[in-house]
Amino acid sequence: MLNSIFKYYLKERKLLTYFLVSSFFVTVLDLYGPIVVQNLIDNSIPKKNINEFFMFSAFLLTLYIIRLFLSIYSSSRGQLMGNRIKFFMREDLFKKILNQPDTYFMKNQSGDIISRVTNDLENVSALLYRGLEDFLFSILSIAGAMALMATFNLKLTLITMIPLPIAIYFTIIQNKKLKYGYIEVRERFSKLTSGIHNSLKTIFFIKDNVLEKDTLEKFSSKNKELLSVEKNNIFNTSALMSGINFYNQLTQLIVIFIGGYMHIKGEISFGIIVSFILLTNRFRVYLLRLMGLVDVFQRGATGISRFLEIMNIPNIKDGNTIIEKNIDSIKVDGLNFAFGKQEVIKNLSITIEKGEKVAFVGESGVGKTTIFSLLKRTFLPEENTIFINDLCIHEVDRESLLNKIAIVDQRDSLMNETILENIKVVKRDATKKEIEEALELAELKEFVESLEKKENTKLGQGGIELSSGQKQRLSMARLFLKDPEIIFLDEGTSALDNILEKKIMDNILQKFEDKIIISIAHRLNTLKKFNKIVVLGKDGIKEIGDFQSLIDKKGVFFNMYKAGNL
Ligand SMILES: Nc1ncnc2c1ncn2[C@@H]1O[C@H](COP(=O)(O)OP(=O)(O)OP(=O)(O)O)[C@@H](O)[C@H]1O
Repeated sequence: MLNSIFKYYLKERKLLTYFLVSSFFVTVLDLYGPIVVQNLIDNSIPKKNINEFFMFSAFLLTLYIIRLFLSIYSSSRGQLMGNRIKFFMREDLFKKILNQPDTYFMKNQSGDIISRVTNDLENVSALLYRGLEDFLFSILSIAGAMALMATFNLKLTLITMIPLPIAIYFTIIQNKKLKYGYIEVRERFSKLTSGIHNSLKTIFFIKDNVLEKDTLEKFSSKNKELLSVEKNNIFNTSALMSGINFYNQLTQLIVIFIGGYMHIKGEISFGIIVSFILLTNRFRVYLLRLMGLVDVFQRGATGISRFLEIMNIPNIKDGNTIIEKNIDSIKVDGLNFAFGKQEVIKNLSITIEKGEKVAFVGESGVGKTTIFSLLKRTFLPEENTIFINDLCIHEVDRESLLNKIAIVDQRDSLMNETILENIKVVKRDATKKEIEEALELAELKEFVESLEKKENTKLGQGGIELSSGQKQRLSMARLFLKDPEIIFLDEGTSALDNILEKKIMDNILQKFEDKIIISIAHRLNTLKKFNKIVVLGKDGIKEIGDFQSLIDKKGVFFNMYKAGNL
């Protein structure tokens, strides 16, 4: 685990060095200050030497000013290092997430993925910068302060340290309690966040069904749970903070009482007492910082392990053969596929040649979309049963295959960008003419022309909302622009009226006359010009043939068609 993180520190070694060296000098100056104070009080003041007095004071002021600038420098280097590490981790993580298979996004909630890329990495960055600083320099400061005090007076140092073991023991015990408390707070917090995410995902359904009250109740119950675990932490946090302050006061009292006694007895100077007070005060500051580390460490370690959880997922098994030429055939030979124990596709065999138009029909849940997923390599069958240009799909390079496929389905695929950006996303170098042609074939040209900013009109937030039919036509425009080898239509025209649907289907059939078109459609009327219609049942293919032959057969397809036209 540390190795993977060390790599990021190594990348930022320059900033890390500046940060560590400058922080070291800040700590040294913090410790040096009390020595100067002791000299000032013990030498310059009693001697009534005004020159020396001013010189020491000016020196002290210079030290403080140097410390000020050094501390600004060290904290800005540290922060920059933390931010840069966060930046690179975020880049690596998002790249890895984008390369996950579809199944990853089916299994993981987007709220959780978002928090891994945002919150988690904030915490990691805090650990790698603040955590490192607090850990190293708190220990160095405390050890340095003790060593310095020992050189001033060993006896007073040892007496002053008497309450320290108790303070450390108390801090450890309280921190343990807080550690579990923080874990609980984080768990409740993430439940609350995913609850909000779920509500927003279904907000229109909630509003249409007047479920606001119900939704608020669910939210409130999670919110209350969070408050109740936060409440448990309040006592422990307050006890710890107050305990440390008490320790500090006790130590100062010991310094004043025992130090004062020793001063009266002539064992130590007055300046040593003041330096002891200044140095023990640093204990308080650094103990508090060490205490804060527990949370920083907890959050950061969780962030790191959640980061590595994704980074360590093995890369998708990709094929090695890039499909360069046109796609001449798709062959499915005895395909079986199951989701876990649920068998979905059973013994499916079909060959689709270049230029053929094939449709899969059948009752809901019979596996039509799953066939698409298998043909586009989202899922891989266990056996060698799918062949693209006679090449087993396991061996096919995924990117080269998907570059030759265009899909229009019912999933929301529009981005909050302009119409132009939304279309061009499939072909960055598309010319104006190509875009116009795509809009025209998708029967969208007139609509776009009617908009004030035409194709530069922004969609979504801050722009216009499209109707579901317009959204589907925009996806169609992408299809026409991409000019693929294989076209998948999964209910791709379902949001269009009959006239538009016919027009666009005709455009598709004409434009992609020599390409493979595979469609899933519930409106069977749209399949009249298809070469093969495959009627799927639970145990595989029930019927196969062109539209007319299946109607003439008066079998399953005929009954489906009749039912649809009643
Ligand atoms: N990612 C998945 N994980 C587990 N099961 C799945 C997954 N995707 C689909 N299924 C299951 O596989 C079966 C077939 O689903 P599929 O979406 O292929 O059906 P379909 O024929 O396209 O249905 P519809 O006409 O309703 O869209 C269903 O029982 C579904 O629950």
